[in-house]
Amino acid sequence: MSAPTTLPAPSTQEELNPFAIAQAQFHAAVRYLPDLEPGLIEFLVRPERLITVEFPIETADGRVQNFVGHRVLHSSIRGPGKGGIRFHPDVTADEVRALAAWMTWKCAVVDVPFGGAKGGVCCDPSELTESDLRRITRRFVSQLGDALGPFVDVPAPDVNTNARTMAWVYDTYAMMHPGENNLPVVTGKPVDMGGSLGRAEATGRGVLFACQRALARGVVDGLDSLDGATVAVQGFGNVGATAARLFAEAGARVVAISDVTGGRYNPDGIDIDAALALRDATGFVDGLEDTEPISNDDLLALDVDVLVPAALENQIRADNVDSVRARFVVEGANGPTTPAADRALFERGVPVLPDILCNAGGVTVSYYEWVQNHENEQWDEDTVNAKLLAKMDRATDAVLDAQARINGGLDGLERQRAERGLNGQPLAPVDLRTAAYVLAVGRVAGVALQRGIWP
Ligand SMILES: NC(=O)C1=CN([C@@H]2O[C@H](COP(=O)(O)OP(=O)(O)OC[C@H]3O[C@@H](n4cnc5c(N)ncnc54)[C@H](O)[C@@H]3O)[C@@H](O)[C@H]2O)C=CC1
Ligand SMILES: O=C(O)CCC(=O)C(=O)O
Repeated sequence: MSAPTTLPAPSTQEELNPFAIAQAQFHAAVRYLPDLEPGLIEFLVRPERLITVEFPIETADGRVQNFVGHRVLHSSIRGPGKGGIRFHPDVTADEVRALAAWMTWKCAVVDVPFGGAKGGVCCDPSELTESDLRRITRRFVSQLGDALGPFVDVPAPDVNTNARTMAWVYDTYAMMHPGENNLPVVTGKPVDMGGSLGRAEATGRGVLFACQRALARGVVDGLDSLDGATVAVQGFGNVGATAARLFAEAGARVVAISDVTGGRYNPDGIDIDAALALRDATGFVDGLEDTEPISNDDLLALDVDVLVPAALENQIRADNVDSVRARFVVEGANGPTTPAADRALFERGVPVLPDILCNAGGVTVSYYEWVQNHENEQWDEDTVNAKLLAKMDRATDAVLDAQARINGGLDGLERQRAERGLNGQPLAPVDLRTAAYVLAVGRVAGVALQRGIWP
């Protein structure tokens, strides 16, 4: 084949592939870690393992349908892989690669002894029955075989999966490993079969704790607490609905909520208990009394103190970031803000509390569940929540301190880079995401070196 005579026109489209974004975020951070060797950097950014399985299921409508699922172990350097399983029609191998990498950095930011993993099955739960979902779960887990295990890779809930799904994961794995304590193979289980008290709310609660700590530390000028703050929450599932309820209980005025069908708005504040009751009865917030409809796009553009994206990736992008008027973006979802949007918000002085810190409450309490399962114990909910608060405070402090340290020490870093002949683009002040990555990548690389994984 002959070489093209003209180069293709550069694309003006923003890169929205989640794994490309995860890699870009990582590479932005390693520029501030001048001691890392190029080979180690390459090893850290790539996943250790990707398993793709394909299986047929006889669905309740009598058809036989094929489903594809992926499980990625991004890193086992700091411990067993850890991360949720998602059921969604947009699941791809690259999305799961990204989600698994984010788990590695998240576990390092909150300092729980896990690596990063994630799983996803490409399916549309809105078109499947409960028994279809049970069969999909069981086939997926049995095909993954010993790629899962209490000391290997430990799943948990994510989008469109929940405690019931995790019970099926447990049961399938336990059938393959009779006579063992299999409880720690999966977290987010129902409480009466080894689940931890507080896990169901842990991600939303962690979002609240991280947000409160960051506000108390002065991250947003003139806003030091949630008392009276206006809040908009995109996504009303496990993370978004819990966050909305807890933010309201903490004194905030939640003026907008949304789900996949669209949003609801009331400038005087939404009755979150009524929204939860409607969601539990119908599945959605559509038609909520005493509110008006609002689109998901308009919700993201509301003039609020705090915006909590808690649905999916790529919600705040180059093409809509200019419309975002919130003073603080607090990421409940994984990957809701693209790098271009991050840059624009940073330049405008709008801080983004990054996913790998902000939504780490879920995996933190998953770790507590795993410990309880190994010790055959059940901690009370106050104990779990108190430990979670301490963890989120420490992690938030560590990220804010890392940002201050990096931005205060740029001269030294520049000098080190110049001395090593690594001079490239000048180092610029970092946002909270890059600071969190610097902290996380430094911790994972440190363990890789101590273990002799990287010589
Ligand atoms: N469940 C967990 O413990 C954790 C979840 N996350 C992340 O939080 C996010 C939400 O997860 P969950 O709450 O568990 O899922 P979920 O399935 O419980 O809820 C998802 C919510 O988002 C809504 N949604 C879906 N597509 C939407 C769209 N295009 N626009 C607006 N809303 C939309 C759904 O209707 C639903 O209300 C995901 O990014 C997930 O990876 C992060 C950490 C832990
Ligand atoms: O609880 C866990 O183990 C993982 C939760 C998760 O998937 C996430 O934090 O994105």
